[in-house]
Amino acid sequence: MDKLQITGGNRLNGEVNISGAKNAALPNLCASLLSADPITLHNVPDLNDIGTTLRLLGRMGVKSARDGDGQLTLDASQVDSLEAPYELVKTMRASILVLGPLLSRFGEARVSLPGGCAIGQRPVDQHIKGLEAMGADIRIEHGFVVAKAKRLKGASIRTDMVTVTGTENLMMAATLAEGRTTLENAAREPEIVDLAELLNKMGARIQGQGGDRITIDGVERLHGASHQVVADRIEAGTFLCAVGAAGGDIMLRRAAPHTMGAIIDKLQEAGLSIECGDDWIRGSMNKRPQATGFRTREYPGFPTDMQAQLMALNAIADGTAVIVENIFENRYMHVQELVRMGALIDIDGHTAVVTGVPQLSGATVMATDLRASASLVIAGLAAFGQTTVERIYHLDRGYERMEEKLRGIGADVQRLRREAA
Ligand SMILES: CC(=O)N[C@H]1[C@@H](OP(=O)(O)OP(=O)(O)OC[C@H]2O[C@@H](n3ccc(=O)[nH]c3=O)[C@H](O)[C@@H]2O)O[C@H](CO)[C@@H](O)[C@@H]1O
Ligand SMILES: C=C(OP(=O)(O)O)C(=O)O
Repeated sequence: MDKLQITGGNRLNGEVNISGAKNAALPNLCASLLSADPITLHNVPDLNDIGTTLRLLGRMGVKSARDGDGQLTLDASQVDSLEAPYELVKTMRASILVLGPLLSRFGEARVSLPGGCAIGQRPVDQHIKGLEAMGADIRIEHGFVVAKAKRLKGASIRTDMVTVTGTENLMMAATLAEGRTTLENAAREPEIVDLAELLNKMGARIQGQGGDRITIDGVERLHGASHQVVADRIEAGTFLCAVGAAGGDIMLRRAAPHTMGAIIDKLQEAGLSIECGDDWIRGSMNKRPQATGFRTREYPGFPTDMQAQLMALNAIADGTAVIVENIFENRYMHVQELVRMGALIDIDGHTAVVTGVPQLSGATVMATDLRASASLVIAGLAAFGQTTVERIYHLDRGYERMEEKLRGIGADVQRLRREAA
């Protein structure tokens, strides 16, 4: 397994190009199943999760062609399998996003249940409840969701909690349903808006995306379209936390600051100086960060996907920060690793109390999930001495060439490949 070796202490200076958002690209890829015409996506990040999704779609008969510059064309005109097997679904929970499109276009789907993962249980009961409300017959058989429907029917659906992929699955399913679907308590994330924009370009009739009530009027068929994936707000936020922890002055290009209000507010509170244009963000830091407490919330609140990174910044801040994780029940796996680097963090249920120390010390630490990995990288950049982050396959799931981008702004980061590691 690859590792990252980081020698801390370098200030970060220079420019970084922000990639397309993983969490927008994944549903966008799955949306290609809804049409027999080609879909062209631009700004698709080159990530392991994208590779997994392309393999999954490929198994179903979807052809894909990449041009090497973030452009990807998908052709779902000859789908010949309606099954998502466990070996692919288990590595990536977003695979559940094939359920809605398959059922809606082909009237049938057999998708492996994703199972528990490091950050929490993550059930998909709301996806199932919504599809049942649209008339689907759904059974759980041998670890698979087995779904059938003649043609889905529009319904009024209120999910018990705000769910991002749940909203996406139901929104996609509703595009080809008969009649009107309303999704109440819908997720408002920018990635939902991005998906709705792609679907509308394909001929869907979706309104209200970005609010908590989305209306979808079903159509008979969807056609081909071309779409640019929105910039990754979590990648941009991660680089801003890195400069906050290591110090320096960086310019993020191809970013989407309008999707990052809560992240930018918190980083300013931590002492970063931040300037934004339409598609750029400049972040600089010349002092020790200030402790900054926060609670994770659904968009437009502070995202759970930034919790670990802002915790790493707090680990070396002046003062004590109280952090509350409200979305996932077990998203503090990075804490024990940060503590191995000298951080002072106490956890009580969903609350973490972080007492900043003047400096962390490099250590060998283990990544347990995607954003936990990013927090360890940030800690390593600010620490004294060498940090080795093991199991970075988690990082590779969701960050495009992270170590190259960090090296480009002056970090001392090397990937130790499996053979050499
Ligand atoms: C691919 C993708 O976009 N992943 C994001 C998506 O994950 P994902 O869509 O899986 O997360 P959800 O928004 O669905 O989860 C929110 C909460 O609802 C619970 N829940 C959800 C669905 C359901 O049927 N039943 C249920 O109980 C979950 O366990 C969790 O506690 O949103 C999360 C919350 O912003 C982010 O951390 C993930 O990065
Ligand atoms: C939790 C995340 O992703 P996923 O839902 O794909 O596990 C994430 O992007 O932080």
